[in-house]
Amino acid sequence: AAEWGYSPTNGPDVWARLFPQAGGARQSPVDICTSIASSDSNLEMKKLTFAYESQSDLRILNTGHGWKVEAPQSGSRLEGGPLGEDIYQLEQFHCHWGETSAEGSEHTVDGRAYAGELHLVHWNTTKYQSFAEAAQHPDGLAVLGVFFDVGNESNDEIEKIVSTLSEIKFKGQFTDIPDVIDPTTFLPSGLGYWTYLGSLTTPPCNECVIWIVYKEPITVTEEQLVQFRCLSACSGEAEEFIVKNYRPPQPLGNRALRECNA
Ligand SMILES: NS(=O)(=O)c1cc(F)cc(F)c1
Ligand SMILES: [Zn+2]
Repeated sequence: AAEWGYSPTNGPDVWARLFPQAGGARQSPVDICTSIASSDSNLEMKKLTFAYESQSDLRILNTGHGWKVEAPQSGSRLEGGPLGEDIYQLEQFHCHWGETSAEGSEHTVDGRAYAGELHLVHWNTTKYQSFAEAAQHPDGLAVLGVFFDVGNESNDEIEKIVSTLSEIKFKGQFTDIPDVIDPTTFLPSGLGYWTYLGSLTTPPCNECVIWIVYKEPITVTEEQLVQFRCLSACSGEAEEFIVKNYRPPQPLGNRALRECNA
């Protein structure tokens, strides 16, 4: 079967042919139109709280569509805010980027794209027994999105990822990150966010995600993004660099877009 990707022949515009959910009514990402975001008071009451462990020797792999750090953290908890009474547990994190830093994020804000976007993926352990099961339900996953801005300071936590990329140049390769990773350090200092009901942004595009997108970006350097773009989408000698792996915004339709200025 033809492998999905981000080129004209296998990219977002044709995903729905192979993955019907990609044509659904609660797809992600979306353009966050700040003027229609409603500040929902009960989001303020139920503060979004997160607790992560620091972990070393996390496995990072080249998925062919980017890098992914497997971080199943039974000790982690994400709860409150738009998540009702359920507790969500960290499963993995990865990111999306573009050919230049003028693009790369999946969500956009009033039409503006950032240079990239980090996704911290969690699943609902209150209701479901596994990540795979949770991904079949409308409240199964919670993904924290963090925008990347390009600046002069390199991001030390991202540098721990970048330093392993030469070992996973090709699709299917994986290695352990020797450094201790604390997912909390990926989050911006300002904890205001937008939230809405959406989907996985890559096939099969399951409509199972409660999205929480932080308003404040974190800073990475151009050099760090250049390193992301050196990953190869192929497993063999042929070099097809993963220079872009973001889906463009999808229609919000009649979904509510709420904001919380934590
Ligand atoms: N990009 S995303 O965060 O929506 C995502 C998360 C996931 F766990 C699996 C996917 F296929 C896609
Ligand atoms: Zn993602």
